[in-house]
Amino acid sequence: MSEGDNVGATERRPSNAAESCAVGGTVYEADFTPEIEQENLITCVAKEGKGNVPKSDNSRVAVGASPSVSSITFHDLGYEVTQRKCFRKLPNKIILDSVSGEIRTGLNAIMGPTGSGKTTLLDLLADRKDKTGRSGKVLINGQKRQANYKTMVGYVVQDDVVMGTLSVRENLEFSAALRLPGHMTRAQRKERVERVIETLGLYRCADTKERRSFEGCLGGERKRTNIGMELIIEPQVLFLDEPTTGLDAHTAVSVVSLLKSLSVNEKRVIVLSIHQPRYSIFKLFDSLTLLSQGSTVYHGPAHLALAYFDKLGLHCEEHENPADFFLDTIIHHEKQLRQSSRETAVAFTKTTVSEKEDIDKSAVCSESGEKMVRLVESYRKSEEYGELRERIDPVLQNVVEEKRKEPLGRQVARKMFTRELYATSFLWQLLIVTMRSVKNLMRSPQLSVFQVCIIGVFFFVSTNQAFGSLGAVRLFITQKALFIHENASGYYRVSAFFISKIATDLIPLRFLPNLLFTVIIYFMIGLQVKADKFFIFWLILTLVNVSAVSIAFFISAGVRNGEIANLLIILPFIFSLVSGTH
Ligand SMILES: Nc1ncnc2c1ncn2[C@@H]1O[C@H](COP(=O)(O)OP(=O)(O)OP(=O)(O)O)[C@@H](O)[C@H]1O
Repeated sequence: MSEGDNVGATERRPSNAAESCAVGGTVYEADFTPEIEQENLITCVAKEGKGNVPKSDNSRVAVGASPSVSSITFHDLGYEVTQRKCFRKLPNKIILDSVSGEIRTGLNAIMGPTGSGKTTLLDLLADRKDKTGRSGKVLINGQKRQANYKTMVGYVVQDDVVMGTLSVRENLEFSAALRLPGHMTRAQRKERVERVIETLGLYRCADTKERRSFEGCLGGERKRTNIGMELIIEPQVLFLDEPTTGLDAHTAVSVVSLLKSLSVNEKRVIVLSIHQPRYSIFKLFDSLTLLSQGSTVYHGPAHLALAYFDKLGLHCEEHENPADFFLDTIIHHEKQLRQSSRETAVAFTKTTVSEKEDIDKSAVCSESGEKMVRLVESYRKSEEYGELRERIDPVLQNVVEEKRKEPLGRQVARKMFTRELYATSFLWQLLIVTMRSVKNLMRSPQLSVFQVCIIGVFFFVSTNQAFGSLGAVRLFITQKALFIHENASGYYRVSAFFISKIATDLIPLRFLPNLLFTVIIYFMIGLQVKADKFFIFWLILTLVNVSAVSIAFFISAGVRNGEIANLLIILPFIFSLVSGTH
């Protein structure tokens, strides 16, 4: 079965008893059709809008329904970014280095110190990273990801990304309106929202009226709302980037317990990155991926991780939290590595060329004399890694062979006609997003009034700059006769006269008065008290002024009559005033 096959626009239908599950006291029905898994459908032609859902089996549209995902395998995933310093290209920075593994139904944790590549791995699995710099493969149920993959999986980012002025229910309704298939009725969408509120226990704050907004919710409720925004589509795979960050210990445990119950009761694949969980959270993990500087240090069942480290001679104290132990070990190891590479560099500089060849870098120990266990290398040589490769390599091999067998024309056609799917039509999206913006505007009237005032102030300030330079139009006219005489008599070059005029006009009459004007107006409006912002404001006003003065000079140089010059200068100013381009 390919990823996009059973994603389809199949009607929700009552499932059998084995597919039912209960979360938070609610009986849930699994939302997938097992028999479709058997089909070997290849194309998933993208169509937008509810009327466009194709009826033929080989072009089912996937959005909003949840295909059954039982495994995700990732093969030598890598990610690197280009670096530059003063236009000089530096070697690429490797953020993730050949990370492989398999993730199954359950709660799968990615752990590692800050900057170890947790978010990058999560993003690559969720197909959220730019194509450049990416390498390796991610397979879902042993098949390549389809174009609609991103719309089938849920991704909860680290920070709150819901509209603060809307209530929890309104936010969930927004997600339901846009992400559920267009053929679902309003009642069905409403039912889905209610079900998510019930599952996540969000009754208390669903319609927070005190502040009429999401901002009236507690930290845990906010996080659960963010999760709810994704659960609306009942995704079989849910990714979460550090879901416990910013929560107190108790709330963090309750959020992860909720995720655990979703994974157990609803058979979902849940993948989360987490920094340093307490033990009550750690023991909920089914699988664990430990990263250090973009490489795997351990990948496998969470309950076997301690035994693996034991084999390396790294023992966790009896009452120590395993999560703390792993993190401390990795950080200590990274420190040793840095020290070791410094010592190796020193050793290299002290030795002769022939001796350099004999230096085994890995044999260099840290100054303290501690024996260093190279965690990444040890893992790559381990039994655990060998067994993993034995399991996942044939999966990738199958895909490669299937691709080889597929006629080239079909491959090209699939690439050309497959594009990302949306659950709803463009017009529907426009309507829903506009309605949300209007609500947001109405609920924060102070902001709207303030915006209008600020725009008005900027308009009048720049108009003042333009019209204030009308006087410059007489600069050359009044002294034209004098200039013509002096120039004809060889007193000076035209350029010398022109530059001296400009300099004596610009500095005393433009820059300095403008600076004074900016000092008064900038702080009166109450703009940010920051030096860079202040000078940017001054620079913009000066540039507006200088542009207006340049037009005035141009007219002044070509026109003899002052009255006509005045008329001519007004025209471009009025035009820019009307079109808002000054
Ligand atoms: N586009 C990029 N350009 C340069 N460096 C990057 C880029 N993306 C990530 N990095 C760097 O790669 C490293 C890994 O980043 P990533 O966010 O995956 O780590 P993490 O383990 O999730 O960290 P944290 O726990 O702080 O969120 C970090 O040092 C980060 O600064």
